[in-house]
Formats: sequence, C-alpha cells, structure tokens
Amino acid sequence: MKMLTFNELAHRLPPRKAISHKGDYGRLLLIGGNRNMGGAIMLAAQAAVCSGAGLTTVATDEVNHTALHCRLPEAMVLNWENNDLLISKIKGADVILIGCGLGLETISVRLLQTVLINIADHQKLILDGDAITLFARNPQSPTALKTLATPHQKEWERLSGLTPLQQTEISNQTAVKRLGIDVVLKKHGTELYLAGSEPQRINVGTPAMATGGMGDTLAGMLAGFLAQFPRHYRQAVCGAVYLHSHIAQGLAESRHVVLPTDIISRIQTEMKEMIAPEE
Ligand SMILES: NC(=O)C1=CN([C@@H]2O[C@H](COP(=O)(O)OP(=O)(O)OC[C@H]3O[C@@H](n4cnc5c(N)ncnc54)[C@H](OP(=O)(O)O)[C@@H]3O)[C@@H](O)[C@H]2O)[C@@H](O)CC1
Ligand SMILES: Nc1ncnc2c1ncn2[C@@H]1O[C@H](COP(=O)(O)OP(=O)(O)O)[C@@H](O)[C@H]1O
Ligand SMILES: [Mg+2]
Repeated sequence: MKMLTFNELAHRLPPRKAISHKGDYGRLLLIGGNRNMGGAIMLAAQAAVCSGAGLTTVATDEVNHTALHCRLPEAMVLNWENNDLLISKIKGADVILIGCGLGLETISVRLLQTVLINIADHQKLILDGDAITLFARNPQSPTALKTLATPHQKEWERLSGLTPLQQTEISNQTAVKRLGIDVVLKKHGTELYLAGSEPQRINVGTPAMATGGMGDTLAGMLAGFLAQFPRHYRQAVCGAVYLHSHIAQGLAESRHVVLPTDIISRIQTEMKEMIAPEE
C-alpha cells in the first residue's frame, strides 16, 4: 500500500489570509460526551480548536458543561437534550463530528438520527466511536456529501463485517465502496480509504499512543482541519491523520506514554511547519 509521507503534505494547505475572520475558518458542531464520558468530547473539542476551527460548538450532556467551559472557554456549549437548538446548530454547521463518548443509550440513538435526518449535502460529517457502532446497527445513506468514519479495527468489524484478520486492502476497499463513505482505519500504521484516491498508510505512530482518548483527539483534529480547509478535503484528512501520529512519535522519544493532552498542546506549533508559508 502507498505510504503517506510528510513531503506530500508539507506546504499544501493554505496559510490564513490577512483579510479574514473566524467565520472564514469553519463552523464546527461536535456531539458527544454522556454522563461518564465527558472527557472524550472535551479532548475532541480541544483538538479542534487548537487545529484552527473558527467557531466550535459542543452539544453534550448538561453534566459536562462546567468542566468543558473551564477546560476550553473558546468553545460554545449546548444541552444535547434541547432538540430545537440542536437542529438549528446542525443546519448552521460546516462540519459535524458525532460519536466521542456518545454512548449507546436511547438518547445517543436519537442524536445520531437527528444528525442524519437534518444534515445537508453541502456539509461534512465525521462518525467516530459510538456513532460508528450505532450506525453499523442501522446503516443508512447520510445526506452529507462527504461522510468520513474513523473506526478502530473492532468498530470497522462492526461496520464492514470484516474481522481484523479479514481487513485486507482489497476487502476494505470493497467495503468502503459498498458503504459509500470514506474511512480512516486506525491502528499501528493507520490506513486511509478516501474516494477517488488509492489507499494510503502512514508510517508514523507509536504504541505510546495506546491510551484512552487518543482517537477522540484525532477526530477533533480532523474536524478542525476539515472546517478550516473546506476546499482541500484530501490534504486536510491526510494532514490531520499524519500530524496526530507524527507529534506522538516525536514526544515518545522522551516519554513512555504520550497523552492526548500532550498531543493537543503541540498541534498549533507543528501546524506552522505543515501549512504553506505566506507569500
Ligand atoms: N475519557 C473518555 O471519556 C473516553 C471515552 N471513550 C469513548 O468510549 C466509547 C467506546 O470506545 P471504545 O473504543 O473504548 O469501545 P468499544 O466500541 O467498546 O470497542 C472496544 C472493544 O473493541 C476491541 N478492540 C479490538 N481492536 C481494537 C482496537 N484496535 N482498538 C480498540 N479496541 C479494539 C476491544 O478489545 P479489548 O480491549 O477487550 O481487547 C474492546 O472489546 C467511545 O465513545 C469513545 O469515544 C474512549 O475514547 C476512552 C476515553
Ligand atoms: N500501537 C499503536 N501504534 C500506533 N498508533 C496507535 C497504537 N495504538 C493506538 N494508536 C492510535 O491511537 C488512536 C486510538 O484510537 P481509539 O481506539 O479510537 O481511541 P479512543 O476511542 O480511546 O479515543 C488511533 O489513532 C490509533 O492509530
Ligand atoms: Mg475511539
């Protein structure tokens, strides 16, 4: 499988324009965080804001609001039980990420349905964590033009029907086409299956990343990149996936384990290297 290299990514995403404002860098809606997994959506939101999303709103269980405000005052928060407000935020978003700490309860099912029913084809949708598990139970065509799922191997098994041993490049490609979505298959050597380009694999990453919340952080980075670089879809997805593991690999030179928050604290600096210099 083709390897994704830093050279392919460096200086391909555009710098910020002087005449611009936060609305030019994307409106992002993140949905997740039930009563016992608020940390997952907080990590995703921090990663999205640090990746440069213009305006970030988080729909989560009310129990998480104070903690989220304390950790990340840059984000707006809404109670995910407020259906009317949620629908208006869905309609106003450029990118929606659902699933980090979403849970598998009745409300989780309702939230995913609300997104799938109300999203339009000019918007982008990212399905992570529990949203993948729920979507796999009831697969349907989302009306978003671009839907990206970010499963680990067990979540991919639920979605594709392929056991980890059956998850070969050819079988994965067939399943991706059947589902009609793009897939970032997370593992050691994460694989990218994006419509219109051949599958690619990263050669960065480390077992120091094997800790809870690491995938939530990647989902937030992807959301931040896609919100901000709407006309550079492939570069944005590849850039976020590569940078997440590249940062971890660098930090692992001097650490036994790399925490999601360690990665988040490096995103802004490392993005400076990746983005094209101003003319
Ligand atoms: N701080 C927080 O709030 C956190 C909240 N989180 C939230 O938890 C929710 C559920 O996400 P999830 O990934 O933990 O759970 P689930 O869907 O049950 O799958 C796990 C099962 O699959 C298996 N497995 C096989 N291969 C695997 C692989 N490569 N990678 C991983 N697992 C693999 C695995 O095997 P085992 O570990 O038993 O060997 C196990 O049987 C989701 O919403 C997420 O956002 C977490 O992010 C943590 C921090
Ligand atoms: N051994 C490993 N080598 C490289 N990357 C790893 C390894 N273990 C985990 N990761 C990375 O960590 C992330 C784990 O994602 P996920 O299982 O969804 O975590 P969580 O749901 O806890 O946030 C993925 O990006 C995966 O590629
Ligand atoms: Mg996960």
